[in-house]
Amino acid sequence: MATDFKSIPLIDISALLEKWDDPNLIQDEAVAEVVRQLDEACRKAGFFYVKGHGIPDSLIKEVRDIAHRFFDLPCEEKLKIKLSAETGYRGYQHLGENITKGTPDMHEAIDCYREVKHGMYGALGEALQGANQWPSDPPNFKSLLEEYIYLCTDLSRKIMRGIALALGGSTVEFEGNRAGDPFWVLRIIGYPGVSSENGHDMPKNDIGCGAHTDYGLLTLVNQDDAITALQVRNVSGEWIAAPPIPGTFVCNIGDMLKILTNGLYESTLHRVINNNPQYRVCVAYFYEPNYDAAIEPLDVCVKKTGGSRKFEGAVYGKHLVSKVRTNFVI
Ligand SMILES: N=C(N)NCCCC[C@H](N)C(=O)O
Ligand SMILES: O=C(O)CCC(=O)C(=O)O
Ligand SMILES: [Fe+2]
Repeated sequence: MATDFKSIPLIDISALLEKWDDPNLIQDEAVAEVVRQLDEACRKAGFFYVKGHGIPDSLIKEVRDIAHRFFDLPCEEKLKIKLSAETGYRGYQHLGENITKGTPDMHEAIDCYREVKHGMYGALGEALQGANQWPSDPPNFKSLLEEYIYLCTDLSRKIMRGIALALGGSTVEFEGNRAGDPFWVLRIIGYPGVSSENGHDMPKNDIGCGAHTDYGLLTLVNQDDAITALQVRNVSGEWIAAPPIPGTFVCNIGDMLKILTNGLYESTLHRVINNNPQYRVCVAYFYEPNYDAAIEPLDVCVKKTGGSRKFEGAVYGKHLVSKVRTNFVI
């Protein structure tokens, strides 16, 4: 259950990463401490920062820099990779095109998903079928982002092992049919800053991204330094800032983990408001279940939460497609 947390905990996960594949993982004291902190953060906030994650700071920064360079390009250039239903909802969306609860978001973005080959998931896979659309400018965009996706996938798998232990499950609870072939999503997002024309500030509080929960298992947020814009809602309805902490990712749990844990962990509402003069970039990586995974509360979590199932099962791909279709009314 989310609480009235006032700040977001920071967890050093290096001990977990050192031993993640050790069969006696949980017997290691340092690992057990990481697992305890993950459990507390997921129960109380559904959000945490991670440090000691092993992804080089230089790469994390390069990814944001290249995103800035893309968003700086003229509109015609960016529209060469325009997202539509025909591209499997992959590609560039201009400002105001993504919709959250009926209101256009003040962001532009490139959306990428794990590739879906023709016929791969039958009718279930049709909406997202296709390959990603990468910009040809900047020229190394695709190779840099593919390297980044590879490292984020690897890191997320290891964090999910820690979360599996936190739930009292087996280390491979989120592998195999559940998330052994994760349907990852990458959103490269740009939020314009507040501009001042004629010395007067434009109206503030334009919503960069309206309040929402994420859809899958675990999100890794790589946000620009020195701009605070991401806000997380606590149980009392207060919006708690998640300021950038250099060298960390902001992590949060998604809707599928809420179902799997029978509500022990919640996918917490969050939103983005960029009230700063600078343009802000965020590269959000989403680690999700297998596209065709049937997600249901884990037995171990049902036992921990009073013995009855609180949620209907969901097929992840169906959940995703219903979200994507309402995000883009095109
Ligand atoms: N893949 C993820 N989680 N994307 C999050 C986007 C959130 C905003 C979207 N318009 C919505 O209403 O969900
Ligand atoms: O820009 C951010 O910090 C977070 C973006 C986000 O919540 C999302 O894309 O799901
Ligand atoms: Fe989000």
